[in-house]
Amino acid sequence: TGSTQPQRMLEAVQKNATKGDPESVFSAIDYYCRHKEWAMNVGDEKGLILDSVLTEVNPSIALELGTYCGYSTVRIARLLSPGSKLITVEFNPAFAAVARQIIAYAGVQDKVTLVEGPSGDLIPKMKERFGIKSFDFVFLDHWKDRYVPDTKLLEDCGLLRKGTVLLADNVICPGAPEYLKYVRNSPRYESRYFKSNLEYSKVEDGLEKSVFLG
Ligand SMILES: C[C@H](C[C@H]1O[C@@H](n2cnc3c(N)ncnc32)[C@H](O)[C@@H]1O)NC(=O)c1cc(-c2ccc(F)cc2)cc(O)c1O
Ligand SMILES: [Mg+2]
Repeated sequence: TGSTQPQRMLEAVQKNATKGDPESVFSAIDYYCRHKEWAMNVGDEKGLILDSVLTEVNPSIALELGTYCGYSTVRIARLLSPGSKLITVEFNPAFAAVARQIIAYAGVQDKVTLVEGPSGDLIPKMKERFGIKSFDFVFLDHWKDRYVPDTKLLEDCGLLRKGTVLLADNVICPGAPEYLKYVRNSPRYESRYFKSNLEYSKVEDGLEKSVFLG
C-alpha cells in the first residue's frame, strides 16, 4: 500500500526483517532494491567498504550528511561501540519520517540523532546543540555539489581534528569532481579511492576516503 518508494521500502523491512536486528533490516532493503525497485542507498557492495573503514576508525562521534531512508545510518550505528553516537542530517521531511521508523525497527535509535534540515545551516550549530568538540568520522552522501562547501564549513567550524576520516559516496556516479579535486590537491588531506559499483548496478562508482591532517 505504501504510496511512495521510501514507504514501500519501510514495508519491505517490516515484512521481511527481524525487529532489533540491524543486519536483517539493511539486507531486506538490499533485496527489495536489487529485485523490486532501485533506490539510492549506499548498498551492499559499497556498504562492505563503509563497514571496513568504520571498523578501522571506530568513531566515538560520527556525522552522516544525507540520511535518505536510513540504510547507511543503520549500517554505521550497528558497528558503533557502546556510548558512541551518530548524528545524521536529512532535509526532506518525508525521507526523515521513513528513516526514523527504519532506524527504530533496527533498534539502533539510542545511538542515532536524526536532525532535519539543510546541512549548511546545521553544521555551524553542531557544537552548541550537541556539545561536540570534533567528529571522528564523516560520511558524505548528500547533494554531490554540497560536498566541497560542507567540508570547508566543517573545517571552518573547527569540527575536524587531526585524523578525522571523511568518507564520500558517489565520487564517480553521479560524481563529485570538484570534491575529488579539493581533497586530492589539498595538503591538508591524505586521500584514497576505493573502486566499487553504483548500488545494485554494474556502473562504476566508488568511495573516497580522506584523512584530515590538521
Ligand atoms: C542526495 C541524496 C541523498 C539524500 O540527501 C538529502 N540531502 C541532499 N542535500 C542535503 C542537504 N544539504 N542537507 C541534508 N540532506 C540533504 C536528500 O534529501 C536525499 O535524501 N543522494 C543522491 O542523490 C544519490 C543519487 C544517486 C544516483 C546515482 C545514479 C543515478 F542515475 C541516479 C541517482 C546515487 C546515490 O548513492 C546517491 O546518494
Ligand atoms: Mg549515495
